[in-house]
Amino acid sequence: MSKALNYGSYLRVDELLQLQTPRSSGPEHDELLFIVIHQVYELWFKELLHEIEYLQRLLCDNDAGRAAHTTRRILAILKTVVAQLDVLETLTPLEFNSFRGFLESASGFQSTQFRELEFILGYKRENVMGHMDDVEDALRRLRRRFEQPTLWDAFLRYLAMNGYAIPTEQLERDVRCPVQASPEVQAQLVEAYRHNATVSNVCEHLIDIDEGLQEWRYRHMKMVQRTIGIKPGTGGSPGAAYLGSTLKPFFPDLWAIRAHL
Ligand code: HEM
Ligand SMILES: N[C@@H](CC(=O)c1ccccc1NC=O)C(=O)O
Repeated sequence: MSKALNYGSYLRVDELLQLQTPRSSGPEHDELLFIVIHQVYELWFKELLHEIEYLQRLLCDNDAGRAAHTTRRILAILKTVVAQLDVLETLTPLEFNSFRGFLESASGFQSTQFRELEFILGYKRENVMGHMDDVEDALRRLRRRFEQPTLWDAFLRYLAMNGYAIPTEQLERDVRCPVQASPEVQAQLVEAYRHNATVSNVCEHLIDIDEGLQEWRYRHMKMVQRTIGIKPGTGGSPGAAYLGSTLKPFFPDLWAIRAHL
């Protein structure tokens, strides 16, 4: 007879705790922290993708109420993933150096789920798939995400459903292209901010999400500056200088209209 379900069997804790495999000799004390925090990030990335997909469906269903609730959860997770960088910042440069050599060319460049997050939010770049020497399944998942509509596409559909004159070329855009600023969309957003509290509230939620991801990028960059200074990255980038170049909005129209309100 099968055993009764318990905490360990429901959460498969034994398997989970076998997944931290330091590579340094010894192993170095601080490598476990480095592994644990990355694995925690990948679990949060999985949950963020799950909630953003749901938010896409809610916008396409014109369900602003549930969209607000789901956004609150997404924002709480983003605050958590930003805050947990404080834990990593307890890793001093010398402690990181004690095992950095064992990382070889492994890098966050190869985080499939982070690229999925960029894609679902509209920052699509086909070249990032070149960094992936992941297992076939991850690449298949990433290519599928590249071909799918983004959260911004769902938001444009939501605006159109609420009577805003979103240009057809925007509603029928090639979703494999990165989200671009649109003066026509901006004009409709200004109208929404001035006359429709429900729609402008959805806009504010999207800009909160955009800001939360940019906040993570900024904190990650500062942590990198603290930990490796101006050293180049294991993934082949110039390091912190490259990370500074990624501090860009996902939804440019929502930021541009501030000048017109
Ligand atoms: C000591 C800690 C860390 C250092 C020194 C560090 C350093 C770097 C560097 C230098 C890059 C640029 C690519 C490269 O040349 O490797 C990078 C990219 C990246 N890192 Fe980290 N990182 C650290 C921790 C983390 C953590 C905890 C995460 C969480 C998942 C993370 C996720 C990423 C991602 C997603 C990228 C790609 C960013 C982009 O292309 O916009 N990193 N990291
Ligand atoms: N790119 C980092 C190495 C690093 O942090 C890392 C290595 C393996 C897996 C994830 C990592 N996090 C971010 O790049 C570095 O240049 O030190």
